[in-house]
Amino acid sequence: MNDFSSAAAGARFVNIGERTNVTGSAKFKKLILAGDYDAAVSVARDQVEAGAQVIDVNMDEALLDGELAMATFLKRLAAEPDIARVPVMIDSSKWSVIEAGLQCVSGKPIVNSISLKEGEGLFLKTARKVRAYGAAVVVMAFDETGQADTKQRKIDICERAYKLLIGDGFPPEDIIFDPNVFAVATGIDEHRRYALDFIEAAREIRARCPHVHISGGLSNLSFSFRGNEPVRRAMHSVFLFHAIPAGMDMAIVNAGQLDVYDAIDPELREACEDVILDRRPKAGGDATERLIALAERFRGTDAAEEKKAAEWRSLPVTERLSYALVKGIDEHIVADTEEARQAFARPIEVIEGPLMDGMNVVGDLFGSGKMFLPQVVKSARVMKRAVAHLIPFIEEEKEKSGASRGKGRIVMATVKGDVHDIGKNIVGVVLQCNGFEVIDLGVMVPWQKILQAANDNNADMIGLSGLITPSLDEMVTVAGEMQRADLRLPLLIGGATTSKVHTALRIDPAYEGPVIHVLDASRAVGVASSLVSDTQRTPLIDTTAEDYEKIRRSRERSGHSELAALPDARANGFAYDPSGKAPAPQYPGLHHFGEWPLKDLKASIDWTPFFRAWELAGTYPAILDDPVVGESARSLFKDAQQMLDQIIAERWVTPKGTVGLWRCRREGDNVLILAGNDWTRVPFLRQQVKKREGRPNMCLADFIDPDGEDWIGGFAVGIHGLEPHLERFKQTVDDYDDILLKALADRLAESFAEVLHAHVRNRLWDYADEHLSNAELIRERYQGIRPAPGYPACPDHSLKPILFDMLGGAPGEVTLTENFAMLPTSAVSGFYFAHRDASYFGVARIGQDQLEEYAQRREVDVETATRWLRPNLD
Ligand SMILES: C[S@@+](CC[C@H](N)C(=O)[O-])C[C@H]1O[C@@H](n2cnc3c(N)ncnc32)[C@H](O)[C@@H]1O
Repeated sequence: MNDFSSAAAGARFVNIGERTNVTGSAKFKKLILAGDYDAAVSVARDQVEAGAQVIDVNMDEALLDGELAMATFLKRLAAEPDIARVPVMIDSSKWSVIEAGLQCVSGKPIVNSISLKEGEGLFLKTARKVRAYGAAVVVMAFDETGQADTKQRKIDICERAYKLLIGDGFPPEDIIFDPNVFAVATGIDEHRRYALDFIEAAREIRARCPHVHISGGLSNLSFSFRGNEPVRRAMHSVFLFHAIPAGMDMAIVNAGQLDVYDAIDPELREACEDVILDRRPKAGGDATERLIALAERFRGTDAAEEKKAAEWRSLPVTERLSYALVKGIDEHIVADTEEARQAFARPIEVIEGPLMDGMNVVGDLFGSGKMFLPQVVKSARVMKRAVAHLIPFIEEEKEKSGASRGKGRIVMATVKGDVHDIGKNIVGVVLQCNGFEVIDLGVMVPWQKILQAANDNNADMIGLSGLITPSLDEMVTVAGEMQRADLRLPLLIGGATTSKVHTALRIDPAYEGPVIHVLDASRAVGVASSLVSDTQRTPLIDTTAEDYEKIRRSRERSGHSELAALPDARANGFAYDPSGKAPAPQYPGLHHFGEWPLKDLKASIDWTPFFRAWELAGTYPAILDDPVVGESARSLFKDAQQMLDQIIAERWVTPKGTVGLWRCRREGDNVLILAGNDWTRVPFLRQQVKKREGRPNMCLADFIDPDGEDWIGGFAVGIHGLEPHLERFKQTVDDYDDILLKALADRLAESFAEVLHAHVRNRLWDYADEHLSNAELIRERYQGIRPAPGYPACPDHSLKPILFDMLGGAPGEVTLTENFAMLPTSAVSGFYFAHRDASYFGVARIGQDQLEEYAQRREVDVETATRWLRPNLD
């Protein structure tokens, strides 16, 4: 997803790697001047692995041919899939260098920067060029009279630039203002308010200029403390701690160089805060002197690891309960709860007193970004166990606490045809921790059951979740049915393929009640709490409705990129190169694997997506040392290793898979496949968005020989046997282990797909002679691809039944739901293409001509094809 919009939409805060900048990094400059692009690329990789979500590239050096260096470096980055997935910020003071860069990147880049320095005419002219490339832009707070150094100038210049850009049709969400971070603690009195001015201006700019982003380079801030890394890190963290809530949502910063706010030595933290917030002006403005004096003590000494003695067992019982909840320790929880029950007059008081107090601490820490999901789920497990112990006593008193509706009652479901529930379960747990009553209807829930449950339980809101694209349509159906039933309760939308834009364009118009897209679990609590609050409900509903209306209007206004007519797109197809063709397979036909050895799958697990499932941002293994989420990631990883070892040793699950290798022929954009005795037609889709000169309109069929016989493959794998274990976790009220097992099963399925693909390349088809390291295997550094139905190169999920039939029906014992989700949930399927040039791409938007032709090729009516291809249609 080398796309700025997705990076910005997916995160509350985006950090921009700064080391690939010749003006800021002596090391990088030396490498580029020496032409050592291999080493320069690894600087970029280190940034990505350290958690950078965008990388800033700058080649402004007098001794360099800037255009050539920018183009060469960006092309090298584009060839590295692990780096190319993050967007690039093309940074130069020269437009020619920026343009050279824009011509080498795919996805949506960011131009850094433009400003009003040379007047409005040039400003708008450059902005139009940026827009023509579909890029986002950094606008520096700089005008004809110079750089903005006061709060008011920052605000005025940004607002002026905003009005000019918006008036000219520039999308506001593609504008990133940089209101200039200047050095503080310089000893010069006029500099004292610099950081505070930035923070206050950010807040005002966000209010006056809807939808923009705010960024800034942090290294300037701490310039006075060059050479004193601990103090610089602390200053940056403290600054972000205050600037992010004010609206700063991006920063150029060395991601590996931030400290956790709470872990900074309190004295140092306070001194940094005094400087940044200019908090001691009355005392003669002595904040700087105090920080300088203190700084010497920290020079060279990294903030000491906080080691709190584990003497909590000797605390009074109420504090022990609270401690156990916050730390997620469930070892003594039943004994402690029992001790508390005996100490209190009534059992319900234990819940309402110490247990709720502890959960409130958890909720606050999570809400303020100081605690992360895995810990919250662990805390919830402790809470649930304590409550489970108390319930019989409460019932004895005939005061069913289960009937309490808490803060509010929410009915949640994964929609019909979809089986994925990790995200939904996490949201459910987090809401429960925050005092909501959650009625979870599980997966594959038809709209009738959802409406019924909402009605029966007098729910305050409904939450829908889904992972695959057909679920988006299902959500529109639920919204439509809620409308028909005249309901008005809020509808919350979440899950991996859902988006604010889809919610605004398709779901919101189907239902007159409030519809709110909830980006991730960390936002769910805020949204749900506002919806049950007397004062916050209406503002939230109104601003969301306005926001969605704006999205709809801007969609109407903004023209889509132009589409080529289908014959023209075909004429511009990817040129097949016969020299890259793979030989015929050694072992054609079907191959079934009834129980692939589990221990083979452990080493090739790709752990990064595992952390993502728990909403921990970063790349494995760097994430384990991440200054913000590292501690949480390490603890989660330890638990995961333990469970994985047990899964393998006790054979909890069984990986089953099927591979097919078949003769095929190309027929336009179809591939005719001889599976068994019958020829099956598999139609693929072709890109139709008009391309720049020299770029083809791709279709998977382009990787098949147009002039003779060729070969293609298919596969499906599934991880079976989770049910008894999930049932066990249900009995022991263990959401944490439930989610952990499901997330691990997903990892095993992906790893199995990888290992099986290697077996195909090196044994069954035998076109490769590979010696790849595990890391290279995970990065898919081999010849051939395995595109999966529902993914960008073949977005139609309904190809799965065709693929599964060719594989003999229920390959790897995997079956399909009516909306083509695979069962068991941890399953992977796809086609194998072996040509040397085969690569992944996205079909993106297609035209009516291709839709109608595709319907004919699939022998279905256009309405059905429209339903299948909805995400690719206007
Ligand atoms: C989703 S990741 C899964 C592998 C990752 N290592 C993991 O463990 O989660 C990569 C897979 O997604 C599929 N994929 C990625 N991009 C695709 C595209 N543009 N079109 C079709 N399939 C794609 C391919 O099956 C590819 O092997």
